Amino acid sequence: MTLRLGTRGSALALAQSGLVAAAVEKATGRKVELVEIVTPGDRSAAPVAQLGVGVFVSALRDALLAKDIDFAVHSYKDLPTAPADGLVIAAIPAREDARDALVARDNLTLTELPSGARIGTGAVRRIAQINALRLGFELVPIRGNVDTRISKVTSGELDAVILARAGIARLGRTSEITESLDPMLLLPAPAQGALAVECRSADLDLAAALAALDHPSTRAAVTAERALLAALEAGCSAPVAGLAEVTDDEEIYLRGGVFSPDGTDAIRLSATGTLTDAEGVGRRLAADLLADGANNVLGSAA
Ligand SMILES: NCc1[nH]cc(CCC(=O)O)c1CC(=O)O
Repeated sequence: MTLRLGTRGSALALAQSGLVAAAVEKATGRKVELVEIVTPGDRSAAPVAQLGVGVFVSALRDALLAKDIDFAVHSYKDLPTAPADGLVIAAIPAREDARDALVARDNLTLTELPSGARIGTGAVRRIAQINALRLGFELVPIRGNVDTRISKVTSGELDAVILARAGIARLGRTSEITESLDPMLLLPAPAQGALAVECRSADLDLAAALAALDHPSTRAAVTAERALLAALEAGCSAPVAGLAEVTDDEEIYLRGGVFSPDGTDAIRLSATGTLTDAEGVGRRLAADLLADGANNVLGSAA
């Protein structure tokens, strides 16, 4: 029987779902049909911070629970940290490059942009870290799909925009990136670049089949980053960053940061641990950040 994959209609969502659909067809031998779901986040032009965590996700989850679709693909970083009743993340496929990317005019890199340059980004996490560089940039709030954002540079409205590299890559547009930003300068959002393949927990056979797409070291990295985020009780729009890397000797190296939006205050720390203790690594790093005053830094963001 054909599997119904629920997806948002944006170019990025369709690209991500298309990649997963092909992998599922290959792994299961079953046909996958895309079912487009319109979310309130697609209908509104308000800033994501105002729309709230999970605005792109809840419509897909409702469709899963209503059995209108069999599985869904989410950008993992858009998922709320609370688990969804009756649903399971059956697979976390191999992650794309997690870094943020700069798309600037005239092929410029971040440090080549002049003081006063107008850089578009809506995320407080990015705004805070760019402000902390004290390069005199003007951060301009933007939202919209990848194409809309990049077109603001092409049109000359902005000098540059900052986006997740993964989204640009999945759309086949990496040639437009002028710099992939070092996590030392701009630490990505927890789970950035990773996908979540979700189905009903009761669909044991489907969950087992989808597990063929799971990438264990990506799952460990994402688990550590999300445990960090959850323990800091922050949503996806909060200025919390986290990036876990799995080393050759199967150790997790997790970096985390919390920032005040104006960039005046920041705490950055790291933690390590074994692959099987991914959640513990995230929780320990959160405890260390909180002990250093993370709540005060984040509190001044409210
Ligand atoms: N918050 C929106 C969002 N959710 C996932 C991605 C990109 C792809 C990814 O991180 O997997 C983006 C766009 C962006 O941050 O530039």
